Amino acid sequence: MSAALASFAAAPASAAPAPDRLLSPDELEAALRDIGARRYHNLHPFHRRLHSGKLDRDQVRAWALNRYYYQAMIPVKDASIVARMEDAALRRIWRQRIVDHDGEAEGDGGIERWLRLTDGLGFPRAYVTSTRGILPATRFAVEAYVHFVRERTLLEAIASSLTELFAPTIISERVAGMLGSYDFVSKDTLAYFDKRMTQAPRDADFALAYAKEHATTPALQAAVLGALTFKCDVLWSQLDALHHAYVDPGLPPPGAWTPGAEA
Ligand SMILES: O=C(O)c1cc(C(=O)O)c2c(n1)C(=O)C(=O)c1cc(C(=O)O)[nH]c1-2
Repeated sequence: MSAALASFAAAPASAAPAPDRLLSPDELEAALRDIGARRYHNLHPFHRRLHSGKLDRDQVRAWALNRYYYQAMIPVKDASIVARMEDAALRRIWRQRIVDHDGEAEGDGGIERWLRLTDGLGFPRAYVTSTRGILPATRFAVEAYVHFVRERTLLEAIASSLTELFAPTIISERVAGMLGSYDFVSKDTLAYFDKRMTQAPRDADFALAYAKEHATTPALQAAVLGALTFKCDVLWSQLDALHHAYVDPGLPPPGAWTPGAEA
């Protein structure tokens, strides 16, 4: 590897705060929660609009269409993580995430439930699953997440899922806000989120306990904090792209789905 490449490979995941001493496990947890409090995507203006009923139907459609790609790639990224686990007990726990999204059979699982939302919003399934209409930035951000878990340490890969610590709050805010504001969504089309209310805390509790147990040096703790910061950036940049394309100034890039155009 060239010197330039070697220094890239060793670069921190993100501009994360690096502890200058070993934090206790509880201090590490507090530092992780502090990152979430400042950087999680519940704070993004696009989400604030989505949850408070300030988007129109096409803007909500754009969100659901793009987010399908995140949903579809989550089991791909989890399969990469499982493939790197040498401990059967760990694999047994992590593989549940893949089952949750893929289901045990056709017509079951989180991806299918997401497609019920895009069905409800009037997109043909073949268009959604082709991912032809998503924003380039959605693709880049989601791919960056998949690459991250392949290339970084297992500890960082596990820690990058820790945004889920903050998911239950945003989900309850989202579902209540959307049901109260939009007549084009229903409890049925938002059913994806019902299961996430129990899955996300179960998954996040495990990942948090793993990170607290295995980040045993300041460098490992910095890596864990960097992984969460990176993941917040993955989520935030997807909303930046949606906002730019569909809210302000409203400039969908060439090839991306355009309101009013045939899907
Ligand atoms: O609705 C949301 O805001 C939200 C956020 C996140 C997250 O924080 O990464 C996930 C999900 N949903 C989700 O549904 C999901 O399956 C999921 C998996 C993961 C992950 O990193 O493994 N995050 C998330």
